Amino acid sequence: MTDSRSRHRSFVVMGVAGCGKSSLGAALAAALALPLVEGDDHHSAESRAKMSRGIALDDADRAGWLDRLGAELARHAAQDGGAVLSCSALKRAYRDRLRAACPGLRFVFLDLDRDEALRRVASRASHFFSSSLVDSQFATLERPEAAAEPDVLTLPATLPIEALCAAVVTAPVSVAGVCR
Ligand SMILES: Nc1ncnc2c1ncn2[C@@H]1O[C@H](COP(=O)(O)OP(=O)(O)OP(=O)(O)O)[C@@H](O)[C@H]1O
Ligand SMILES: O=C(O)[C@H](O)[C@@H](O)[C@H](O)[C@H](O)CO
Repeated sequence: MTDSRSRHRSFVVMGVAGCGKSSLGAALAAALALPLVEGDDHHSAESRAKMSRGIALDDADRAGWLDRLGAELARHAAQDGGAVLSCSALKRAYRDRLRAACPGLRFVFLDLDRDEALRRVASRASHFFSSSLVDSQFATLERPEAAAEPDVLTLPATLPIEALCAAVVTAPVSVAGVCR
């Protein structure tokens, strides 16, 4: 486990399905020359099958997945100086689980409204995630409030990827706030 935030740069790009966490995660990893961890790649086969059948994951489905992601973050923090993880991290408890595995973790919350999330998810015909699950993502989401959670940068998910990436790269290390 790494406990000195000054020795690693570890980010989670989070939010509901379709918010752009995979797109921004990839851009940020490239910009910072950090490894990219795609959260969806670490879901169990059962969880992926569930989601493609239109059944939302629950806390039990996500527990092992979050532990695997936390272990990946800790490993990259120690070996590579950090990483960028794209991960829904919808609940505060999920984010705290990742923070416990990798102290000093920074979160980027891509804030998107329901209609735009639905539009984006429905337009990806081949993706495993069923668009019928978009409402459950919003029902599960506990928005990270900057005053209550450390190291969260909230950005409007409708900005161009380049602008989002620049906002993260130039944000102060201890940033906790909302950019508009
Ligand atoms: N900032 C953006 N502006 C406009 N479109 C975007 C933006 N970010 C992502 N998109 C588009 O939205 C769709 C979803 O993007 P992406 O797969 O990165 O989101 P995601 O949050 O990882 O979704 P999921 O978790 O469901 O895989 C894609 O078609 C992508 O091109
Ligand atoms: O916690 C969850 O419900 C999942 O991680 C989802 O958010 C999806 O896997 C993702 O958004 C689709 O790509």
